[in-house]
Amino acid sequence: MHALTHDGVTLHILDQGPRDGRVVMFGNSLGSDLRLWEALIPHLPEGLRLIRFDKRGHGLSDCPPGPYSIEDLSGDAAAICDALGLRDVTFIGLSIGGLIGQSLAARRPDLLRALVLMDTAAKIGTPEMWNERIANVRRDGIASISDAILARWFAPGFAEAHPAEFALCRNMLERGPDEGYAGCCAAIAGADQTEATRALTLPVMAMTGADDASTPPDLVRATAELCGAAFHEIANAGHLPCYEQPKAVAALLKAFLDKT
Ligand SMILES: O=C(O)CC1=CCC(=O)O1
Repeated sequence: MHALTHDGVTLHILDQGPRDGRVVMFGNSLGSDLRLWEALIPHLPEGLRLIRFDKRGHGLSDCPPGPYSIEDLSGDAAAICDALGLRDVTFIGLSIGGLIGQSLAARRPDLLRALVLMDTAAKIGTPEMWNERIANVRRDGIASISDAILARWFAPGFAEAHPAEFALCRNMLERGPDEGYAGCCAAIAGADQTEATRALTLPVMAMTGADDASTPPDLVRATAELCGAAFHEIANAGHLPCYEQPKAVAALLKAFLDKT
């Protein structure tokens, strides 16, 4: 386990694989931590250096008082790259992790070689929607809205077919600090990467679950078109295809890594 203190916030980092391997870094979604990628990792090509981290307010990382901005979060990711001496990074960002990736690519192009946008967009939802969610979480806690969140995370039938995996995801979501969740909701509310993403010149690939109700295929396709990225829809997956369809996601990633 590695830790880095940046901007007064201690971040939890997992650095796996050969030091001289191609660097692939993962950005997790709202309400999830670095364990989210566990199912995907065995399907990835060998020899990669895999960097995972818990964004502030999630997992084992510190939870400073919110609100956070997307620049705070991409600044944390950049600090990890600088501290570990990472360059030529392929960043794979899921949902808010994809907003972090877009912000990182725009602000620190020297760090990245390629970008994967997974179930994400240049702008997700509206400030009103996120402010309502923040108010609910601050008043009643994440567990008061977790049923609705989990319904968007998975394709219909997943919870019934995989009750144990579904229960673990509920635990991961509900056991995170309300403050960290609300802080990241504020970051999403304030993020509009449209112009920055239109200006990106690095190779980008986008994908989303066909049943994603949070960032539906049309929204993700529109973001892919901004930066000339190939777009893929993953069957039988909701908002977390890396968890629900890890083999299909790994196949797309392998083809992209081979090309870039
Ligand atoms: O909670 C959701 O609706 C899904 C989601 C939106 C942004 C993110 O990171 O997750």
